[in-house]
Amino acid sequence: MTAATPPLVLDIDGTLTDGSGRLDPRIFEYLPEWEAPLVLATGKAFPYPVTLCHFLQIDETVIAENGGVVLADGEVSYQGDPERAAEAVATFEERGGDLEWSGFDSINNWRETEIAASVSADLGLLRSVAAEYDLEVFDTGYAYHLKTPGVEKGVGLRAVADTLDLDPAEFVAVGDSINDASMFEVAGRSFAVANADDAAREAADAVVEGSYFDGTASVLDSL
Ligand SMILES: O=C(O)COP(=O)(O)O
Repeated sequence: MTAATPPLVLDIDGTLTDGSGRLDPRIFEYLPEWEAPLVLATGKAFPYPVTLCHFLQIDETVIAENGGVVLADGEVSYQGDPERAAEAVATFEERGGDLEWSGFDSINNWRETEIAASVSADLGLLRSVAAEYDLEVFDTGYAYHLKTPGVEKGVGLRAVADTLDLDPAEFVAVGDSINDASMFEVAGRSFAVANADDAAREAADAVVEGSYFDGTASVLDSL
C-alpha cells in the first residue's frame, strides 16, 4: 500500500464472508492494517458491525440497517420510519405472514429503523403490504428488509464521508447485493464480487473474478 491508499466501504455478508456465511479469517489481517478510513456497511442491525469493528480493533465507522443507522467519529444518526415498518409487519401477520425467525429473534431484537424477514417468509405478501405502507423490500439474498424508501447505504456513505471530511468519491466500495448498489453509485470506484446479484453487478464499475472474500482480497491487493 502507498500513501494513496483509498478509504474503503465494505459490505459484510457475501463480501467479507465465505459461501457458508462465516467471516473469512483473512479479514483479521487485511482490515486492521488498512491505512485509510474503513467503513463496514451492512443490512444487519447496528450491534453486528460495531462488534466486528471491536474485535478487529478498528475504528467504529459503520453503516447498519442499509443506511438506517450510521456511526462515524463517535456520532450516531438514524434514518427511516420504524413505526411504519412495525405497523406493516402487524398487517403482514394479520394476513397470515410470518417473519419466519424461530425462537429468540436476534435478527430484529436490536434493529432500530427497519424490520427484516427470513428468506423463507412470503415475499409476495410482504411486498404487497410494504406498498400499502409506502415502504419497500430489499431481497439481499440473506434476508428481506422492510424499509423506508430513500434509506440506503449510499446515503449513509455520504453522511460518513461528510463526518470524516472526505469526498465520497475517494472511497472504493466492494459488495454483492442490491443493497450495495447505492453505495456503488456514491463511491468513486466500485467492485462487485463474483457471487453478486444482478443489481450489484449492474451498479458496479467492475465485477471481479473471485467470489466472496477471495474477490474482495483481489480488490484490496490491487489498490
Ligand atoms: O443483512 C443482510 O441482509 C445482508 O447483509 P450485508 O448488507 O452485510 O450483505
